[in-house]
Amino acid sequence: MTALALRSVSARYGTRVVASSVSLDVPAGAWVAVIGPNGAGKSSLLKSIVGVVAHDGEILLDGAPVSGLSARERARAVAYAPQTPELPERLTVTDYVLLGRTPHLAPLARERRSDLAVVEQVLDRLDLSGLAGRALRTLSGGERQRAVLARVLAQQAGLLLLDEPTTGLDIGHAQALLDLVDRLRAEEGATVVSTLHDLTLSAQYADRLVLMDGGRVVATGTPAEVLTRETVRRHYAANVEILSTGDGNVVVTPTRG
Ligand SMILES: Nc1ncnc2c1ncn2[C@@H]1O[C@H](COP(=O)(O)OP(=O)(O)OP(=O)(O)O)[C@@H](O)[C@H]1O
Repeated sequence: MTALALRSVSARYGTRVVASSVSLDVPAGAWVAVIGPNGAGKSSLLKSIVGVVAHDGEILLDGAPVSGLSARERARAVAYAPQTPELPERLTVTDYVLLGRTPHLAPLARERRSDLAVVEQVLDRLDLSGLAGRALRTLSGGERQRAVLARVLAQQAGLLLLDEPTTGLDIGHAQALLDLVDRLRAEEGATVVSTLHDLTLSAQYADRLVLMDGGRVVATGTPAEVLTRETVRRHYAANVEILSTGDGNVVVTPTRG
């Protein structure tokens, strides 16, 4: 379980600030979805939390500043799935997913049986067992996406940062993946921060939404609070209807103007 807090965090490339003064509390075990139009700064914010983009302000994990953690400690606490990962194309799926175990191994040590068992379990849960021996370069787009998620889940970190995890997945695999993340959250207490372009899926899986536009947080709250017709029109320039399913979930559907 890892709680995340951001205190006036700005993400920047050199001097160009692309996410500005974001303050956010994500309690341990919660799922927060960061939504917003293209270029809003969602990915950059996630990258600043994992440490691959420079930031100002304070990022706290369980109340402790990340700046005080070693790279290895940070990798045990935070797992990150980028939107467009560069994959070591020659590696097999198993060897790639085993990389997720690196933060748990002693320096230069080989993986243990328990590490292989974690990998096998994750591959099974992500419907990848049949592809375990295949080189990454031979996989389809959706299979690669699932392999990336498998590596992240094998890391068994308390905080999962997932940047558009369902990109390229068919509706069934998207649902299976989000269900799996949700199960990990319930069973192992993982905390999840994801970006998601699909507003209906974000409403179904996240407890809270954070809407960014132009590098700033412009709305936060429950899906029903954030996803109004006016808000979606204002920030996405989109015409939508907001519907509700029988069990009270918000559905955002585009309409033709
Ligand atoms: N490596 C980089 N160097 C400079 N600017 C960058 C870099 N990566 C992203 N940006 C800029 O930062 C801004 C925010 O980009 P970011 O990828 O964080 O947005 P996003 O909300 O995730 O968008 P999308 O929904 O399109 O993925 C954009 O203006 C983008 O052009």
